[in-house]
Formats: sequence, C-alpha cells, structure tokens
Amino acid sequence: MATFIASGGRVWRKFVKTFPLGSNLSLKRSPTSALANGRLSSTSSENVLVSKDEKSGIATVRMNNPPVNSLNTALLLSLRSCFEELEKDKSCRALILTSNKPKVFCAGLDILELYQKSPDYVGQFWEKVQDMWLSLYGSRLVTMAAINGHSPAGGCLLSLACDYRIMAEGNFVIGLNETQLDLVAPFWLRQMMVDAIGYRQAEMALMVGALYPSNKALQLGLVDKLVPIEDVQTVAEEEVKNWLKIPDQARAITKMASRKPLLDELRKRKQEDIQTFRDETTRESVQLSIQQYLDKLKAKK
Ligand SMILES: CCCCCCCCCC/C=C\CC(=O)SCCNC(=O)CCNC(=O)[C@H](O)C(C)(C)COP(=O)(O)OP(=O)(O)OC[C@H]1O[C@@H](n2cnc3c(N)ncnc32)[C@H](O)[C@@H]1OP(=O)(O)O
Repeated sequence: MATFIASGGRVWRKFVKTFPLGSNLSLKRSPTSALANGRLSSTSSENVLVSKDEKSGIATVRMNNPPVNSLNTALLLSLRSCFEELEKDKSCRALILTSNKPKVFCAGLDILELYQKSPDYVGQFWEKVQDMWLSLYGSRLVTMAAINGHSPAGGCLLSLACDYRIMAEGNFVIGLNETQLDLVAPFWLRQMMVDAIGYRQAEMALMVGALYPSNKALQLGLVDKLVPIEDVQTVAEEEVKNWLKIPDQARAITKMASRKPLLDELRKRKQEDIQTFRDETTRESVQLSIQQYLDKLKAKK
C-alpha cells in the first residue's frame, strides 16, 4: 500500500509493506528528527522504521528490534529489503542508519541464531548477513551511521559498512569482539576494519576482540565524530547535507571504485564463506563458548 502525505510543507510518502517473516518496512516520521514533520503511525511488530524527506532525499532508517536490536533473521531481511528499496528510489540520495532505542545502536548478531542450530540453518542465516552487508556497503547512497549507543560486533559491522560514523559521547562501546565469543571475523569484515583504522591497530583490535569506548574509537578513526547522544541524529542530518553538496554521480562512482574489489571478492567467495561459518559456528567448542557467553550476558543482571 502506498500513500502520499503532505505535511508541514513537505511531502511524505508513507507505505507499509510486508516483508518475509512478517517484518515490516514503513515510511514514517521519526520523533526526534529535524526532518520529521510527517504523520506518525506505528505498530509494535515493525523492526525497521523508515522516514524519508522527499525534498532532500534523505531517509532515516531506525532499527527497532527490542531490547537491543540484535540482528536476527527478521531484522536482517528487513534491513536488506529497506536498503534495496531506497536504492531503487531515484529520489533518495542518502540514508542515515540509527537505532529507535537510544543507548543501544545494535548488539550485533543475535547469538541465539548461532546457538544449537543445524549447519543448514546457520548457513542460511550467514547468507542473510552477507546479503544485507552487500546491499549496504555497495550502496550508491550517502550512508551515515548515527550510532546512538553501544555498537559491538555486528553493530560495528553495520557502522563500518557506512560512509561516515557519528557516535554518541559517553559510556558506549564499539568494536569487533568476535574472538571473545571464539568466533573469527570474516575477511570482508576484517578488511573494513583495516580500511578504517589501519593495519596494525586493526590487527591488534581483532586479535583481542577489543571493544572501545567512544572517545578511544574516535582517536583510532573507528568513528569520525562524537556528539552528545541527543544530538546524534541532528548532526548526522547536517553532515549528510554537506555530503549532498557533492554531485551524486561522481561521489557514487568514486565510492564504488574503492569498494568494488571487496564486494567482488565476497560475491566470488560467498559459498566458501558460508561453509566456513557453518563449520566453525557449529563446532562443539564454539558452541560451548557461545553458551558461556550467553550465560555471562544473563548473569550481568
Ligand atoms: C574461522 C572461523 C569463522 C567463524 C565465523 C564467525 C563469524 C563471525 C561473525 C562476525 C560478525 C558478528 C558477530 C556478532 O555480532 S556476535 C554478537 C556479539 N554481540 C555482543 O557481544 C554484544 C552482547 N550484548 C551486550 O554486550 C549488551 O547487551 C549491550 C549491547 C552492551 C546492551 O547492554 P544492556 O545492558 O542495555 O542490555 P542487556 O541486559 O545486556 O541485554 C538485554 C537482553 O538482550 C540479550 N542480548 C544482548 N545482546 C544479545 C545478542 N547479541 N544476541 C542475543 N541476545 C542478546 C541479553 O542477553 C538480555 O537478554 P535477557 O533480557 O537477559 O533475556
């Protein structure tokens, strides 16, 4: 269903569309955004909320998968559908990725999707991670991560796939802590880390599974800007507008020129990457580490 809503001088396109596994993509206003002056509608089952300002062509994509936006199958499918939908939309020029629940941007992969599942299941799950990443990292749009909270592991993956990262100041962490779960970040994730912070720092960070507080992440270049949490969205919108002063075509071609080798490499090695993931995550010792990690998370309370 698609309707157009005119409000406050801007035209809002609103539609609610059902994606596989019952996840929804809806275009609606965000409660805190300066771009937001459309009509608000919501249902509790929506795991991705999207608002798009037709005039500027800036879309805000809010992950809405309580409590911590862990990337389960449904959220991965919704994110991919959403990125592809915006990619096809000729009037869309930029995408801001953020969390609908401040304080946690994304807790990474849903660990339960990796625990006590069949090799086929985890293989299919991993392909959804790959496909979501291919659509975000390979996007022609300006992509901005508005990291309004913790961003470990898969949350860091999402952030690194964007063109620019703005993070909330304070006691929030970001990084690739895979080794702490006895997991090994795949080559395409490791490469993004190297590209962001350089070989030596990435090598150390990946080996020890480091999670950095936001000020250290800024110092390393893992994020590009730190702002108070309440300003993350506004500053992201301002930053996007600066980027949009550059002609889209030249910017997008330049982006593709630098990202194509890694995109092509994953496309070529997709099945091998899935096989590795299947074999490793279902290994008994890794299952035990995942179980211990889950227990640790629960015991936190
Ligand atoms: C050669 C070998 C190749 C092998 C291939 C391996 C491939 C590697 C894949 C690489 C990519 C990504 C890997 C991952 O993303 S793994 C996930 C890692 N994530 C984390 O370590 C984060 C864990 N969570 C936290 O640290 C905290 O939750 C938080 C994000 C800091 C938020 O803290 P909070 O205090 O606000 O919330 P908290 O009480 O901890 O959590 C609330 C409930 O949510 C549950 N939960 C948290 N995170 C996850 C998660 N990632 N998956 C599933 N469930 C999660 C938590 O247990 C609480 O549940 P409950 O309320 O107690 O029931």
